[in-house]
Amino acid sequence: MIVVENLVKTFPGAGRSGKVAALRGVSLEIPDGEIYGIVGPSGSGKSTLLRCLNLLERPTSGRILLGGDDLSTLSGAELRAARRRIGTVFQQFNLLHSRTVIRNVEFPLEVAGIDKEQRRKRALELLDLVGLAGKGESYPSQLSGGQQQRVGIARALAVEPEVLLCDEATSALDPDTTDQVLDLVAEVNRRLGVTVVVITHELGVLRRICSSAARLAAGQVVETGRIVDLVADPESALGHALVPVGTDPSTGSGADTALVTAIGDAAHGPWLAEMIRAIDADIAVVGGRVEQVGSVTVGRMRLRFTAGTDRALIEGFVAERPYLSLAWGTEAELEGLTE
Ligand SMILES: Nc1ncnc2c1ncn2[C@@H]1O[C@H](COP(=O)(O)OP(=O)(O)OP(=O)(O)O)[C@@H](O)[C@H]1O
Repeated sequence: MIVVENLVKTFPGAGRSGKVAALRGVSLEIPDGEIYGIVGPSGSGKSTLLRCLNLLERPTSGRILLGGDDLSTLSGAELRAARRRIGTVFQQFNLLHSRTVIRNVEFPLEVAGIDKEQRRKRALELLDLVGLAGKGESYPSQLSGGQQQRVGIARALAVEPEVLLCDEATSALDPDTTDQVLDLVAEVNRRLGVTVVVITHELGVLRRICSSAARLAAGQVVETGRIVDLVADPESALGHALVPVGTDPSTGSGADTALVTAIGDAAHGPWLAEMIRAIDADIAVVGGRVEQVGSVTVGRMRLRFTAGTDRALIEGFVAERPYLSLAWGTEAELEGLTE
């Protein structure tokens, strides 16, 4: 389990106080084996949090516990040993171009003082795991972006870390390659049991592999939870962004429009027909979408009701069905996230 407790990081800067507060009391709990997404607009503190998590930056105050050990106060040899418990995958791959692929994967093992034979054995296993068996003697420049990122993942896993941090790891890749690399990350998580923390601005990354997420804004966590719960929560801005249906194009006011979300197999069911019969009113569908979020299907519709429709009747209908949730009005736009 990774526990982040009230993490604060301030930098010297041009603010009124002469300081920039990049993290202002961030607390998170990331259970072992999760794939945990961290999102937020530019400047919200994602990179600073990541650099605190991979021990490149020392927090101003607060703690980072990994398996109960406080990593935020270490220095010297202890700090170097702790860094091996966390592997990082970078947006721009950060491979050493003068080294072959296999020698890139071996690099952290060299630094850790592992002997040559063992290094080679481990690197070959890892190249096999990431689907690059036979590419060991190539140079990074001879590989595609997706293959280079596979090398980055193999290198990050070389010292058998407990945590894999992915820093916008698929932002430089095209959509198909992104999906393949994400599937690899999910497979690594399943097969090795490594906890994965993903910093991203891509909604597709959250939908495809993350089990939980936290949203940062201005250096603070503004919402957090399991992805399916966020999607089912009518109050969750991140949940809305994950399954967006747009605003009501006809009125704009949202006065009599509601957002209804159906989770699971029921998303394919006839709940709308049942609703129409139950409330005996006219309904216009002004937006709709069905998304796969992890292994769960989520259907969402924006419905406009005839003015004066009994809201209590509609809310009662929804309350009787645990797979449905409802929110009145329009949704807020969430900045900093893209498809
Ligand atoms: N080394 C630094 N010195 C001074 N200020 C910094 C430093 N690093 C980050 N900041 C400031 O801290 C705040 C958070 O920055 P950070 O890079 O963590 O955000 P981010 O969410 O990762 O943004 P982006 O998505 O654009 O990378 C910003 O106001 C930034 O200018």
